[in-house]
Amino acid sequence: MSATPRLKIEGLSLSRGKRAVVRDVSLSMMPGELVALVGPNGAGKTSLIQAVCGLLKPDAGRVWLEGAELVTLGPRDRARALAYLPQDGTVAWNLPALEVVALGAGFLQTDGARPRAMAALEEVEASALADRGVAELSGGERARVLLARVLASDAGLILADEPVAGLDPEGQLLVLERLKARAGAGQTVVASLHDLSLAARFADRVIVMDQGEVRADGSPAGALDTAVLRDVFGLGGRWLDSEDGPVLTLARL
Ligand SMILES: Nc1ncnc2c1ncn2[C@@H]1O[C@H](COP(=O)(O)OP(=O)(O)OP(=O)(O)O)[C@@H](O)[C@H]1O
Repeated sequence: MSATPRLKIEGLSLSRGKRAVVRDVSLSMMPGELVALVGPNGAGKTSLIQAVCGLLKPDAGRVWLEGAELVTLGPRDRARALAYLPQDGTVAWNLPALEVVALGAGFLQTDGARPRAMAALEEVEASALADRGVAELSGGERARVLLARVLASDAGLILADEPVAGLDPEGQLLVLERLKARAGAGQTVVASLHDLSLAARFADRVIVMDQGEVRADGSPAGALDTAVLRDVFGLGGRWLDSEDGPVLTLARL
């Protein structure tokens, strides 16, 4: 008997205004996968992620979380099933970072929310920020705090929209290492990324979107092949062997 996918999407299409921005996307993701969702600006990555969260209503298609259809789940069940890191890092209130992170755990266990939040801040090496107001943090510091908020939840599915945007190089590697570790521990992580070399290095699986469609889906080297790099991104690419595994180098065509 095959395992239940953590996330299943069937025939999802979505319009924004009059524009079709996601077109007939079908995907299935299993526990333990770190999936990089890549594609040029405007490819539809955020729209797809938001449809999976139930924040955008599709024109057609169905979504299941752990075998339960999304439309049958109320907000609490959705929050238990998935943790969402939005691309836009604004926080409405200037709460201390620890309290913002604790909101991510609060749905599950009010008593344990603060220790869990502290552990999540430590996970992204941001415990020194715990008492600082989030409005007074730098963009990169706030990005770490908001990621910690997602890590404080034990939802089976983490949807992270550009989790490394605005982070310094060490921070980018740290965050991807942590997300990979979460996948290794059984969560399913979907992260939209613009850095194809990082996607190639960390992801178990790469999904390439272009103009609302899935153009490739497979291992990093399989999905980011010469034709996809050229046709979707306008890039030339070479895969080189290194001690850390295959490395992708890129150049404009
Ligand atoms: N609020 C909106 N109203 C109308 N159209 C929108 C809106 N937000 C995005 N779009 C359009 O939807 C399409 C897909 O955008 P989306 O944000 O999903 O792409 P993306 O792949 O996440 O892009 P990026 O890498 O730039 O974040 C684009 O053509 C965009 O112009």
